[in-house]
Amino acid sequence: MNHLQSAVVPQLYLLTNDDEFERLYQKLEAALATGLVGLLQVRRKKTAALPDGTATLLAEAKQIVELARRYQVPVVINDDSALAAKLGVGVHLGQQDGKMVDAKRQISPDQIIGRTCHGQVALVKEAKQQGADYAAMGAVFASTTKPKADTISYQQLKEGCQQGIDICVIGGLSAENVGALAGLPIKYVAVVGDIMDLPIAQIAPRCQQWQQAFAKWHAAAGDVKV
Ligand SMILES: Cc1ncc(COP(=O)(O)OP(=O)(O)O)c(N)n1
Ligand SMILES: Cc1nc(C(=O)O)sc1CCOP(=O)(O)O
Ligand SMILES: [Mg+2]
Repeated sequence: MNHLQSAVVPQLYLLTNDDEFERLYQKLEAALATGLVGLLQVRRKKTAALPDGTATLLAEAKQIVELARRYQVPVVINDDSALAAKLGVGVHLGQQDGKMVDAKRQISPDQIIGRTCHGQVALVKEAKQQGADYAAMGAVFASTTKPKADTISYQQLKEGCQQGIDICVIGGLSAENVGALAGLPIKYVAVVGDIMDLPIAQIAPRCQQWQQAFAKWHAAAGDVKV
């Protein structure tokens, strides 16, 4: 592109953590009620791994989808296209989570499909070609939620942002460190720990702090050539 970006301000993309469900629900309600969450992902790795994981995850996800609908926030299910199709919502697929073509067949065309691309621009290009709505790049910083995730470089991210597909960043992001990406044309900033690992009373104020961090994006946009 090689021109100055000015219009793109990211949306907050909140992912669930593995909290006990009742507590998680209260945290999600606190976050969604702020009106500052643009997209919500159901990522319940511990629930999914239970012996009755499929049924429990379905019951949890149903409640989360209903809650999010009340706040008109779109939902994405991690890993599981069949569950997403059953609930009429979107899906996020890692490289090991099945083919995009199969997900595209299952998921309603008005729902979001995201694809993990790590730091690999070739995977970003592939995600675009296969019809993903966004390509997720990360980990941007070391993540306590996913300590084994490799970190990517700023250059990889910058190149990813030039591929003509919405970019989502993920991994180790906080309302304080996200400023390092300010000005890049990023569609979604995905967050787990920096919000979800806080006590319930701190969730809404933390969402506000994220909003303040995003408000600086415009000012920084003139500094970044992509
Ligand atoms: C928005 C977003 N980006 C990346 C991931 C990671 O997906 P994946 O690589 O499949 O790893 P798990 O989340 O399944 O552990 C994601 N879930 N969401
Ligand atoms: C689920 C996930 N995927 C990652 C990747 O790099 O693909 S990093 C990550 C965890 C994100 O949690 P936190 O915001 O707490 O770091
Ligand atoms: Mg996955």
